Amino acid sequence: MSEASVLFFPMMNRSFVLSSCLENCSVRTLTAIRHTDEHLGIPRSAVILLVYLIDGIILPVICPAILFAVSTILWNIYVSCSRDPSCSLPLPPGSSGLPVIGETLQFIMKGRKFFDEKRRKHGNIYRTHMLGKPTIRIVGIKGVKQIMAGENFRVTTEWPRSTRMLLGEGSLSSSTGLTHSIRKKAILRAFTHEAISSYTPVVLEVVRDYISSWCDRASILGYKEFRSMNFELTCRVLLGIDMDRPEKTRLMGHFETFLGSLFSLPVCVPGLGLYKGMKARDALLQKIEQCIKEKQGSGSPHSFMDALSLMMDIEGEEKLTLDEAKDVGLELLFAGHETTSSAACTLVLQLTKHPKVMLKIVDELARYGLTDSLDVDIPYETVNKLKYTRDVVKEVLRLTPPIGGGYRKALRTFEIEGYQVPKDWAVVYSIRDSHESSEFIDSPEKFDPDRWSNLDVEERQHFLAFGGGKRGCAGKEFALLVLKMLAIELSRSCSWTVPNTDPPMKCLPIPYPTDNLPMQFSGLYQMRQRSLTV
Ligand code: HEM
Repeated sequence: MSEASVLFFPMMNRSFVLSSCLENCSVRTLTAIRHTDEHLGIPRSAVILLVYLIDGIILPVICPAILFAVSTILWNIYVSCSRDPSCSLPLPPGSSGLPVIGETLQFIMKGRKFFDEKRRKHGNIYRTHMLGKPTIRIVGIKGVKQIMAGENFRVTTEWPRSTRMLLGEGSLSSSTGLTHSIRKKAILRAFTHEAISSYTPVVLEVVRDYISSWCDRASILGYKEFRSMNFELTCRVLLGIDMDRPEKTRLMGHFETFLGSLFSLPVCVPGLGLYKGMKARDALLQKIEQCIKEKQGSGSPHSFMDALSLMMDIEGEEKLTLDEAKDVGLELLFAGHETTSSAACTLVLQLTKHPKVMLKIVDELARYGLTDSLDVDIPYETVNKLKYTRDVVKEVLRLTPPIGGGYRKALRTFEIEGYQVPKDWAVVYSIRDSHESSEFIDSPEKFDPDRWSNLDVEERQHFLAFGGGKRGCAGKEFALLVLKMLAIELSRSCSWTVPNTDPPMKCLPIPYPTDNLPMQFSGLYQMRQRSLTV
């Protein structure tokens, strides 16, 4: 029987209850009981109960709760004090959460729901405290464009230390200011219309080889296969690495370790994530260097110039050193891998749920003579004419953007929609929430590729999946090519199903189905078998 029962069971053996209460009282409180009893004439049992309440509940439970509440209030005041006093604008609404950890735990536990709740409560611009930093989150095209346009003077990119170490000093993501601008120019030379046009036959070949192998196996895990396919595409097309199966398995193993340690503790000690990641990085860089040296010796062995060869050919201020080229190569492997694989999963899920959309793709392909034979050539010029296929891919990226937003640090205090963003605070612009809240997107939860043909040029600016401004995605056109080719080949050449079209999803760091998206293939088509009427 608990001591508190004394309140509810007055008839029980009081001396037993009182003595057990007394056991919990300190000498100081016992003395107080005796004194109160003697001087005030209050019944001893009432005094004991009162003392028990103080000793048993108020001191161990209520006091810490009050202390905790006070420290949380003080923490919120302390964080708010880091606002810029020289700026008269208020901070955005929001909270700094618990002392030191802020709202990080809620963010980790609730995932995207955390942001949905915040937006409902505070609107499009709000503050929080996450991952050790006071943070302002921005939703809506106007604010997001202001952040994108403010690169290098209002904001700058800031990756965690472990990520910077793993990506290397030579990577685009780690560089800022003038170095970033020069390096980006060099990288974009590998993604011109002409360059992508020359990659197209290899992309088509790899996509077809994979689909054919899926048909042979009948049942596959889609997400795993898309990752493997994208790894091969990046290695072959962008880095010019030819590899046999054992070599691919070895490199892919290093790559997975590398990816897994990108956000680890910044302590490089044997056994810890960062150490393993750095070892994997060394192995991948070694392969890239070997590849660069072979190409420098005898030129590109392929019918096309891979992205790395194009970048190595640059002279003048944009010329990359060997170390920079290796880092950039590794970055290309990293930047396109998870993002394109995530988008491929959404594409497959939406095509399965909307067979009419798939038939409309086939209809469009038929108009360009792309349904006549299995191995018909599909040049880049033709891919670019397929407007409906493009809108399907765009709608996939709008509905489930692989990158939810961009992370920046404020270089100076600036204003955003009537609020101040203080210097040194973290700034996060949201792609996903901005897509959802755009006034031009009716029923944002609906998958509707046709919506894009009804929007004018300005309204289409509300599509943010590839970011924008100086830090906009370098591999955008390549990613679009891969996704369109996948949509084309899956629609026109084979028959497949997804048993679970509403799989459980994880959203961090990118959206993916936790069941790895099981898919079942029942074979390649005899061409023209698929009905072309919608
Ligand atoms: C569907 C696929 C993809 C999506 C949705 C995507 C999205 C993005 C976004 C939103 C950013 C800007 C991030 C920020 O503002 O901080 C970005 C940057 C970048 N992306 Fe992509 N990306 C994709 C595929 C690729 C591919 C295939 C490559 C290259 C092979 C690539 C290379 C890069 C690079 C190098 C940057 C950094 C640009 C810079 O810092 O200037 N991406 N991407």
